[in-house]
Amino acid sequence: MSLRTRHRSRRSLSSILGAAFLGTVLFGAVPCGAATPSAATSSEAAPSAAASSGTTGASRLDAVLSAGTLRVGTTGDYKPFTYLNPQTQAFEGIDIDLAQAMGKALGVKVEFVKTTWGTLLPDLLAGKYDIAVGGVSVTLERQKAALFSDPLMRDGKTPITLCQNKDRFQTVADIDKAGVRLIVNPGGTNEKFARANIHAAQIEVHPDNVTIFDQIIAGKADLMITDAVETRLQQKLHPELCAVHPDQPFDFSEKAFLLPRDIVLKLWVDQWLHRAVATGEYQAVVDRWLK
Ligand SMILES: O=C(O)C(=O)Cc1ccccc1
Repeated sequence: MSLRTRHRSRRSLSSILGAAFLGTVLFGAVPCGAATPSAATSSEAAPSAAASSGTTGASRLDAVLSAGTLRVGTTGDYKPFTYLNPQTQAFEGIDIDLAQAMGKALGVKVEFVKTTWGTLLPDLLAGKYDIAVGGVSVTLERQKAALFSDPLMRDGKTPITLCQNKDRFQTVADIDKAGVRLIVNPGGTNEKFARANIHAAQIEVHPDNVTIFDQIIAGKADLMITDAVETRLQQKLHPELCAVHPDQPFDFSEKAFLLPRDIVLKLWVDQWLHRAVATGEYQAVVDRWLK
């Protein structure tokens, strides 16, 4: 099946993809019993997670608690999830606030460790951090070596281009023509999508996902194909740019936190997420960055 056909057949999914953050779609109604805000202490979370996994050995969760620090890997180049503010040198965004809230629930400090899309998984496997956050997509390559939390949102790839070119780049077939210049940030799912689907058009790699949109405005590239959530935000930040069809993306993917293969840590993170959804904490963070 061609991407074009798949795109058409996914129309019924578009209403879901429009606002597919966790809680609104993925979990639907979370059992009310989970909403006991004052019960989120580390002293009770760790043993219950260990018991339900059947694990008796040490977990990364124990290491985080005894170190008093949760080390969080993030790229800092992907609004609205993770952004390294050059003025303050502080990370900000949805996933940054969620990581801070996890640290608070565990009673530990949060230390952010900068990484890149290409080194996100190797740095996790090398033990440079305990969790990676910031709009991370669930992929088989990552699942082969690591674990993911429950999904945070659904999304998919869609073009963003100068508004005057919007009609030119509706389908992958429209884009994949000699002379078209597609720009991608390296090492993540955008480059992977481009290499798998674009053969006749030119693929230009731009190392910085923050300044990549200025390249399109400056006429150095014709378009980017990226996550619909990013196109929705970037068209607001750059009025010259238009997301092509963010409600009907070319493919389907999920965002989640990336974790080492440590089931106790994963269970704690998932239970914390369910609680954050049930209490409204999760939605409050999303609204802070997207409203
Ligand atoms: O590799 C991933 O998980 C990504 O989602 C990469 C990415 C980075 C920046 C914008 C869109 C996707």
